[in-house]
Amino acid sequence: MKSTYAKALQKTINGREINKETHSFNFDHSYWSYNKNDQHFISQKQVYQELGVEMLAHAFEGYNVCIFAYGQTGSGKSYTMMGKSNDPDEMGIIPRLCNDLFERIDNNNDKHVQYSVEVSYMEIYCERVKDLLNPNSGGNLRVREHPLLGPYVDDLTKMAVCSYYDICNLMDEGNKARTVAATNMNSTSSRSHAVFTIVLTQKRHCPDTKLDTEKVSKVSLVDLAGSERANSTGAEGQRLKEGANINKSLTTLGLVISKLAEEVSKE
Ligand SMILES: Nc1ncnc2c1ncn2[C@@H]1O[C@H](COP(=O)(O)OP(=O)(O)OP(=O)(O)O)[C@@H](O)[C@H]1O
Repeated sequence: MKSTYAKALQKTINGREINKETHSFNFDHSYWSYNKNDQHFISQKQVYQELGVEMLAHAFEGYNVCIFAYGQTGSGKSYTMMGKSNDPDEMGIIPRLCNDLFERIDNNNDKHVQYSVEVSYMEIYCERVKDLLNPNSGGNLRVREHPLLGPYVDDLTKMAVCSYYDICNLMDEGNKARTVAATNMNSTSSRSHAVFTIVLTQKRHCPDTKLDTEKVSKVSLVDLAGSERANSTGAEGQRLKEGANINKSLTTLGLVISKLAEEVSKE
């Protein structure tokens, strides 16, 4: 169920009124994590428990799942998705989900089921796809369409991983290759959309029929670049070009999502 939030923006900065308009927003839920001492404060762990745990459960059931962070620059998307790797309390959804994934695999007692995990990590920067696990491969991989499996990126590196530690190493390497720059709104602003994909394969052997079956699910974890106003970010030159590409692709994504939502509501 959706709730509507309306607020008259009558804030003042140095005594100057900045906006008197009333804005309305539709959303399913909102989290607040501004002041750790406030009773409404929601931690990284709680966000993961409410959004990530269910997604991981669906992935083990064999569904493809996707979580993406969409919003204004500086609003906390990268923090929510990745967080701070050096502080366990501040870890974001992606490392927590990877940790739980291997914990579940390690605790598997069913000797007829075998798991394998592969990951890929790419960024879309100024409409070009770059492989973050092989940044020297050039920054313009081709997106193709498979008749059964749908869109895929040609030649994107897929690495087999056996532990949470393996994934962390790959994530760290990929994050170092990601395009980040300082703007007036965020000192470490993501200038690209990053897509971290986990492919989970479950092979099951049925001792009665002697048949092997395979269940493959894809978990897509997406940290989008933030929408921005050139006036607020102070973007010029390359930063301005990046900002224009970011806004264009986010507008297109917004249109796709609203069309999909329209189709669902017609059913
Ligand atoms: N819940 C939070 N608690 C503490 N710090 C936060 C929180 N959310 C965001 N921050 C901090 O705010 C700053 C901006 O966050 P972040 O880089 O995640 O924004 P973003 O939405 O990804 O921005 P951009 O679209 O420009 O990449 C960072 O310094 C981050 O550490």
